[in-house]
Amino acid sequence: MAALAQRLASSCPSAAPERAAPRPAASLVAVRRHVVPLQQRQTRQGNNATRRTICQASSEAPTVAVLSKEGEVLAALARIIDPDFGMNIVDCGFIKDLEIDGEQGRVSFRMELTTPACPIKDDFEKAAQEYVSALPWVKSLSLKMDARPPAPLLPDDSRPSGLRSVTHVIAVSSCKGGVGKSTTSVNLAYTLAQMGAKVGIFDADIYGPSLPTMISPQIRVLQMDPETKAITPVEYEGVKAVSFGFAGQGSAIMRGPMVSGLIQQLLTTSEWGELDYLVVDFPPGTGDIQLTLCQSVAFSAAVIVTTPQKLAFIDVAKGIRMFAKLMVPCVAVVENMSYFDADGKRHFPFGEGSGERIVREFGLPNLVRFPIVPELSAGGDSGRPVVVTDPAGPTAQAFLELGAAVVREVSKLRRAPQNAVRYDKELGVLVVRLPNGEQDFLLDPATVRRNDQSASSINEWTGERTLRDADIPDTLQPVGIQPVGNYAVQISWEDGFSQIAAYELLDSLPRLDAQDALARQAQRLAEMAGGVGDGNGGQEGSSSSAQQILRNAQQAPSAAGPALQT
Ligand SMILES: Nc1ncnc2c1ncn2[C@@H]1O[C@H](COP(=O)(O)OP(=O)(O)OP(=O)(O)O)[C@@H](O)[C@H]1O
Repeated sequence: MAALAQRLASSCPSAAPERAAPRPAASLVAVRRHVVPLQQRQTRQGNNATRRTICQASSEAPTVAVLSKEGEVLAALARIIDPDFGMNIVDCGFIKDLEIDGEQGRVSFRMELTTPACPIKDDFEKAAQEYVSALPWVKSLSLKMDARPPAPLLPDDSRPSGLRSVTHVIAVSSCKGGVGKSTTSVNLAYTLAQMGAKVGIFDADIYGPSLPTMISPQIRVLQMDPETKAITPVEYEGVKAVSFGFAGQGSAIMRGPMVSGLIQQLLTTSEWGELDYLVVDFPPGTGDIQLTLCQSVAFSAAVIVTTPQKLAFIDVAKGIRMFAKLMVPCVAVVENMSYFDADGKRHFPFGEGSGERIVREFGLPNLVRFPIVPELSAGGDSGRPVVVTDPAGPTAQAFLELGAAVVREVSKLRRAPQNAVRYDKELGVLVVRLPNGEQDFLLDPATVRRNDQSASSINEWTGERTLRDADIPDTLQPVGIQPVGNYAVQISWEDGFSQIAAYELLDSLPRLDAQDALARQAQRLAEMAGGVGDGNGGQEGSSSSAQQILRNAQQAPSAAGPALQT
């Protein structure tokens, strides 16, 4: 596990708190109240042999904190940093029920993560054991690792009854058939279960359900309660599963609306019980069935499966746009059947670069490549997923990477900024605050639109830009802005175009400085008044938020980014 943690260097998905977590009874804030000047500390130390000191870093005279035993334990635990959030685990609110018997040297507490599937929970546990046990007065430590899923985003009564105790629903989708979406869904579900989560899998393919051939539950028929009409999922290796293929009728010959209704019924009336993750294997495509699915259930995130060919790229882009419109963030792209190793060499039979292009264009946070491996196929055909039959093998390791990415991103999404980008109408600028940025900066809307990276603006095959600057009026305004996960925003423009703008792209565009913004505002005011600008930049007319930005910008004007298209 430690090796895994090292491999996933920046990953503690599950450990992410859903918001600035409430602090434990005595957190570091309380501890810091004990900071006292060195002189006083020496007196206190003399008076109280059980107290210990730590130095507090400061640019002025050094100060010293005198800690109670509780403070010492918390300070020791605060050395453990959640790598994703750059916050220590005490401030994350993971430490609960801390009890200390100072005389006996006994310490006990729970470490409560937000998902049992945290891929580095063992490392957290080990580090906590080590740091707390290293305190000289500690003779015994009782540490319980625990997980409590965050409260659902939607209230209970707005969620289908069968899904009320499901914390996260994850879509696995592809726009093309046969790219390995079902193989990915099933192995991802079992990987999450192996990581310690309670998992279910829903096969939403009514026309060609594949789950019945991919897993081997003892009871192969779904049971329905005659009174409540609730469906009991089948179960295999601890994972609950529902598929039309377990309804005893094989695949269906039905028209679209019937199919949508049936999928919705199967998904929402199944008694899933308490689950950390429900993996939904979407039917291929971006039609009505997929839309109905997204509208009937609040999906936390989507994983897109593709193959390396360029055509697959075009289809996948369609899928990402569909999910973005439905406000479901795509958190990972799987480039399946990417390569195989033979004769000491790596071969890429379908070419390279499709997955990378998806990541680049949409700013998706994770690209996972799966090789062509006969065991994956054989596992699917035999009803025993390869991650179950060979959990330590290389394929299972690759799935672990995907599982960790999903857990991490889903946890992070709970903290995604809601107003990272907004439009200041008076100034006619986009005001941007990147997730890790400290200060707002300003962008020209037309510049953002002109730098669209999608297939509508760049030739799929040659990579040449087809959108000309002159196509976009300087005065183009956005009419709606929505965050897409924690990596992009979707901007709806007044010309009807919907752009997914990755934060990475926004970060790279040339920024407007205070003078630019004032000049623009003066221009706008002049246009509105039908006259000439007043020459003072029209600052008086700005909204208070805009003025604040201008003040910030004047105090610390941002450096312009690299000259892209302006
Ligand atoms: N990485 C891989 N290596 C070898 N075989 C694979 C790999 N991924 C998938 N396959 C095989 O390719 C075939 C298609 O995979 P799968 O059924 O998962 O695709 P799909 O996208 O779900 O298809 P459909 O849309 O028709 O349901 C299966 O026989 C599967 O075992």
